[in-house]
Amino acid sequence: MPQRTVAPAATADDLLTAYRPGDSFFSTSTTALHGTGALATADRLDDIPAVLAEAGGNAVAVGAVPFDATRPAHVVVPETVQWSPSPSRESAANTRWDALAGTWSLTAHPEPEAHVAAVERAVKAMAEDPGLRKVVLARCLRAQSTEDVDVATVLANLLRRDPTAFVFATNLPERGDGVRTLLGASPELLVSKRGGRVESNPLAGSAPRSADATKDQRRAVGLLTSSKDRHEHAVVVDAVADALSPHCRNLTVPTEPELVRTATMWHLSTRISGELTDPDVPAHRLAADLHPTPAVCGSPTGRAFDTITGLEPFDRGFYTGAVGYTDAAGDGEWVVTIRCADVAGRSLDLYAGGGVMPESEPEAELAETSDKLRTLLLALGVDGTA
Ligand SMILES: C=C(O[C@H]1C=CC=C(C(=O)O)[C@@H]1O)C(=O)O
Repeated sequence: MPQRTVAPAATADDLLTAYRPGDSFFSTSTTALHGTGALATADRLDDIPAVLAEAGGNAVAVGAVPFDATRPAHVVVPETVQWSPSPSRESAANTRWDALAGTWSLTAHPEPEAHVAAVERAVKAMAEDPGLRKVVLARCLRAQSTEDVDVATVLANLLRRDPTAFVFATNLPERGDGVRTLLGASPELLVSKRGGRVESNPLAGSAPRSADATKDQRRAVGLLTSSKDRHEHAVVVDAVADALSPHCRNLTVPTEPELVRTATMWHLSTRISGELTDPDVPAHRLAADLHPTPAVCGSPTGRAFDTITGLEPFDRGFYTGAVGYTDAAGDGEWVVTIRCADVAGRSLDLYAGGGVMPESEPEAELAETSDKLRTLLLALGVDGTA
């Protein structure tokens, strides 16, 4: 059976009105898509061309890759796909929230003090082994509601608050507690591929936003001039450039980072673009070659990965993986799976991490994870720190 493309909707909000548990949703700054049903699934990115060929026409596959790329991915070819134009930037001024039913209880895993201790150990590991340059450490927050989580409302809140973010929801294999969804609002483009053009927008280096405009600007300038954050950022840019170079006949890598902002965070950002030597290389293949970048793992990748598994007391699952879509032409967009949650029934596992450098201060790293958790907490209606 071919994939059915429904006439475009007027707005991304209209797509969310039609969203039901188990559906797919992905919005970028130019477009949004909503997929329903599953014509086929794949657990390897390399199987995407085959499942798309079966679905015929210009079918689209949507899915997610876990942090540990040796584990199965989860990709769906939806039965129907509907597109809409991008959410308008003006709606950024609209901070109206739709309330979710129920009340929340939050449990930190690990406890904040244990995260500080893990950061201390990572700093020590880097001091003892200068070859280990960066380790990204994360923590998890379990949010338990008294009611089933309304995914569409969380997505609408995220989209309204951060219309330039990549807002996503994708179905995950169930674990016995009902339909399971990976959702979030990532600011970080892993790779976009359109014809012969490729783009990536690595982010690393963070500061929290402030409601006070003067303070907000001061924090932004502080971030741009922080040698620790610029160093942390450069490690990611170098790795992304190295991974894309073999695919490109030319690659533009700006020498200076710029600032980008989300509703809750400032980040250092570098927009990398290039022309592909082989315009037929599909978007998900480029994503697989880039993943995991030092924005989510560290440098060098293998040693950072081993340090993370030794220090983090939870399984990252799909957090810090990649989420996105590829179409039958091989074009598509894949983003870094951050500012996200793994949702089933009444519980959400929220995640946030940060790049630990030899010069990191453990308490500041804990505060950064709390600031990053606010993206999801605010969308749930929880206005506090964790
Ligand atoms: C790992 C996360 O963020 C990454 C992306 C942007 C900035 C980051 C940082 O400053 O540490 C992280 O590398 C996360 O949000 O959980």
